[in-house]
Amino acid sequence: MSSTAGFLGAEALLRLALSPQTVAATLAVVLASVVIYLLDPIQRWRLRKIPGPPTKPLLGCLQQLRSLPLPLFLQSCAQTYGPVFKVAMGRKWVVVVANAEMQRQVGLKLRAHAVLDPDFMRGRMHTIIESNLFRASGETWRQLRAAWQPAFAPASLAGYLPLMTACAQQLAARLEAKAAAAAAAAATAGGGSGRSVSGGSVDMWRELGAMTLQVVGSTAYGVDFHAINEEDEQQRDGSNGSSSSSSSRSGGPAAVADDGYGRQLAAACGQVFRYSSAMHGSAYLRVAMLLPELRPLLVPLAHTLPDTNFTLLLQARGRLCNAVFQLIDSWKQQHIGAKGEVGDALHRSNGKADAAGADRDSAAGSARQSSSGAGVGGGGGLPGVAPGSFLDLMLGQRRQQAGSGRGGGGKKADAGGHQEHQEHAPLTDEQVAGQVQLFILAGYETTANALAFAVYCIATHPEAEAALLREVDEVLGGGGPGGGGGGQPLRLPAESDLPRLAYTEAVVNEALRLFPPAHLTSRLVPTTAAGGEPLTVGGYTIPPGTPVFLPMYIAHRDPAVWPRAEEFVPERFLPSAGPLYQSLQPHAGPAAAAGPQQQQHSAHAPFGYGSRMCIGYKFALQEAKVALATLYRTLTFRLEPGQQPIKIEASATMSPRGGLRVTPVLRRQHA
Ligand code: HEM
Repeated sequence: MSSTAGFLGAEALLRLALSPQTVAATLAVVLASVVIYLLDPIQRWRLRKIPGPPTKPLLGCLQQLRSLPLPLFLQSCAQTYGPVFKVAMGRKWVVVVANAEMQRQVGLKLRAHAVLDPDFMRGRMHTIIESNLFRASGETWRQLRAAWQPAFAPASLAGYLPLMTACAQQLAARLEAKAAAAAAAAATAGGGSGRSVSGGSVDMWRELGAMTLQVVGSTAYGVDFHAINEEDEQQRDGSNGSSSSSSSRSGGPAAVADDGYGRQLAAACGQVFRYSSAMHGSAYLRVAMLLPELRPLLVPLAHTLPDTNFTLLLQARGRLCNAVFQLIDSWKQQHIGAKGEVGDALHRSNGKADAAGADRDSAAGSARQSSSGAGVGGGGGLPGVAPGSFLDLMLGQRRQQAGSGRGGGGKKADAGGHQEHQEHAPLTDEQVAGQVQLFILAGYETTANALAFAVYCIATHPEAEAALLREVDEVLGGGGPGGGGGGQPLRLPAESDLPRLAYTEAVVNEALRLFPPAHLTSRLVPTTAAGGEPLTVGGYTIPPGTPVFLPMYIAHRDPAVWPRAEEFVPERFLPSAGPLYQSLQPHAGPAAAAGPQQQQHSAHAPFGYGSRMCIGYKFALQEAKVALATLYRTLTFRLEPGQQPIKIEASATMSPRGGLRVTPVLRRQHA
């Protein structure tokens, strides 16, 4: 009886559900939802008072970005809509603050980055990515920032110098060989009688990228990446870099290297960079950019039915992940012993993240097993972690914290230069792995782009080139044909030379002004749940939860701040030019109240602002200076036809579009 009644009830319900009225109502609701979804009226309403360019449903401003790189698009918007405007990146609304002083204020006030590109990994790899310094906020950020500090202490920076110099010298030697071979070929053909000899053309951006990857990769992991020669072999025979290198070893932290191992890591890094980008990456990444709400569906789908590019990304990430855990294990065995007291404390500190990463990716999960039993030097070919490398410093600091049975005793992160003492919990293995990978991610392309733009600026400004060569010759000697240095033998830059390379540093700073590789940084107005309140800037109110872009590219070219804003004038950064040169740290007071030089100084922000300022800026400046001085000791670079004016492209970083083709010209042979 009751089942008959139930059946009749279900039938009536079904009839009602299929009635034309219900179907029409459902369709109307679905249609309204789609329209609401596409037009995003709530966010539009919240930002209604802020001006901005026209947008398309779903695409936002992405169509305009097909014809104009992001920095130039934002610059043109600033000219039309003023210093504060809104743009839609797909379905994500962002407020852009384009004025230098306003940028500085927002950069100092807000302390979390707006992360617009959620990662696609799962399990342990996801834990690793999400635990990096750039993505962190609040107390976790303070803990991580404190853990990074020792890597940029003066002693650590001095320790990296031999590796930086060796890598730059390796690149210089490679380019010299190319120039010499081309000159010999030209002489054979009867045309090589000039004073300086030029070589075949090279993509200097790629060459510098190989060098910076070798520097940051080797420093981060503590094994030699051999990226410079990796690049060579890839170009020569299209291999994945499995053949051995004939080059000299780099010095410094990476001296205990294993050739094949580092080579594979360099290749994996290259693949991660390539396949994480919207342009070369998986189709799933592109769909997620347009429809971020679908991400919870797309992530499992991508892992279940990966396309080729996603498979390659997973494999490369897995290799890097395996490597870092192998190296951590290797380090523990070297310094602690598998069952030592401190070792136990470290394992305990890892418990939390292990639980968080219970659903592990198999590639990463197998890392422990494959590395178990790898002793110092790794048993089956696994190299040990080089002393003084980033990984070594992080693990050493963690060991001290765990050994003292407390949360460590780092100074509070450099938020506003405070020096208060703060205790932090030791990092987990996953957190250490996250920082090591970020070190490469943050330091490789940025510095390569900075150097490529510097080479372009030097090649297009003969007076600046002459001043640079004069300084390099004076400081590094070399009295051969065409060289200065009072007849001193040519040598590589040492630590004591760095303060004397003032013009070289000014060249780097001016190139960073005109072409900041990090063309913008971001902040998130904290949500109300996180205790946030609306941000007021330039007379506009920006609601909690809104991402804010701070495009340094625009501030760096503001004619109201910079005399001859579009010109390359390194002299403005010389010590004799006043306080501009003193430090890259932002100063405390409002810049507008200071003189024009102070205003310029605060407007020069290639490394960002305040407590979230780039933690690696001293590393980057040292590397760039050493690289330029070492390369220009023996070489100059002529632009190939069609390279001027330079075209830029921008995603996470800004780079020369299509690379930078130059011809290396030998100034002289090595002494
Ligand atoms: C020319 C080279 C570089 C440029 C132009 C650059 C630029 C930047 C910028 C603009 C930021 C964001 C700052 C902010 O939001 O206020 C940043 C953050 C960061 N950079 Fe760099 N960077 C460079 C090299 C490096 C290097 C070599 C490393 C490490 C070895 C590094 C590590 C980081 C890290 C970890 C962060 C996040 C800091 C935090 O959120 O607390 N960067 N960088």
